Amino acid sequence: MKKALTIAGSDTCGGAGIQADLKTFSALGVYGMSVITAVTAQNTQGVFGVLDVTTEIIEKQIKAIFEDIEVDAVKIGMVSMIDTIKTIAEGLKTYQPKNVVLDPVMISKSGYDLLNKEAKETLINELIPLATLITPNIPEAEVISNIKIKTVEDMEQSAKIIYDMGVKNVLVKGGHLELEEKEAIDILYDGQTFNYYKAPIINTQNTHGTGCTLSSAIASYLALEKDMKEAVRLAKLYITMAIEQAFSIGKGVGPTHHFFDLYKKAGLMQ
Ligand SMILES: Nc1ncnc2c1ncn2[C@@H]1O[C@H](COP(=O)(O)OP(=O)(O)O)[C@@H](O)[C@H]1O
Ligand SMILES: Cc1ncc(COP(=O)(O)O)c(N)n1
Repeated sequence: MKKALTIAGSDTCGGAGIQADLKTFSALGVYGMSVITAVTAQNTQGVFGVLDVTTEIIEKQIKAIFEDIEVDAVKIGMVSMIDTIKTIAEGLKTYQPKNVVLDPVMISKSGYDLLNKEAKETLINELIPLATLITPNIPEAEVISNIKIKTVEDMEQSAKIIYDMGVKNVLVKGGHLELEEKEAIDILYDGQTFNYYKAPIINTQNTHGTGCTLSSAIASYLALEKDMKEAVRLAKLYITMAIEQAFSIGKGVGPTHHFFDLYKKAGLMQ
């Protein structure tokens, strides 16, 4: 069985973070493991507190996994602090996992800063060069590439700037872009060509954890030895179905749905 590791924050309400990642790994037939960087208190309405896990324990979690188990893909989500990022970067340099999908989580859908403002530079300088793929949404791509993004051409320009920071592939996610065509378009750049992944915009408020789910689906398919373009294509189908099936829990932004049988029927699983 292929094995994937998520290095991310815990989301109490189970829609995003570690919980979304493990649900995705399981739904796609990959064995999931976790290194927890921070514990958040959050629900569908907001984030009410964050406890950062000490770097000592993060380092020990990483060591515990890699010294014992072969890891086929790593997904990195919420990393919170400068020292957290440095510890993860050291771990990646030591153990050199094959596939590293970096979701540069910055601000939650509810508007909470999940990455300390002063840690942005460290994320850019220390983690981007170690990643196989980075998956920024539009606001994250704007911060990293330092340009405004209003059109698909701007997304392409941003992807090129981020690629030049040393990452092997860039996927700029268009969920936050208002296009006339009413399409959710994501753009993959591998340094040579652009690939476009399109899906109809689904009219729902339940998009808690969409970015977490997409990046861990890509990590799952890379673990299953798909190439990057195919992994992104399959993961895009997965997130689109997971949003279509998303449901309301609580009073705010509900989670996506990881529905095993549905993916099996659609041939998205091994
Ligand atoms: N309403 C929607 N309908 C269909 N796809 C969506 C919708 N919102 C987001 N997506 C897709 O979900 C994935 C996550 O994107 P996005 O919401 O931009 O990321 P994040 O959760 O990091 O903000 C992308 O593939 C995006 O195109
Ligand atoms: C622990 C954790 N990690 C990531 C997100 C981002 O998810 P979203 O952008 O859907 O709020 C989150 N809310 N919580």
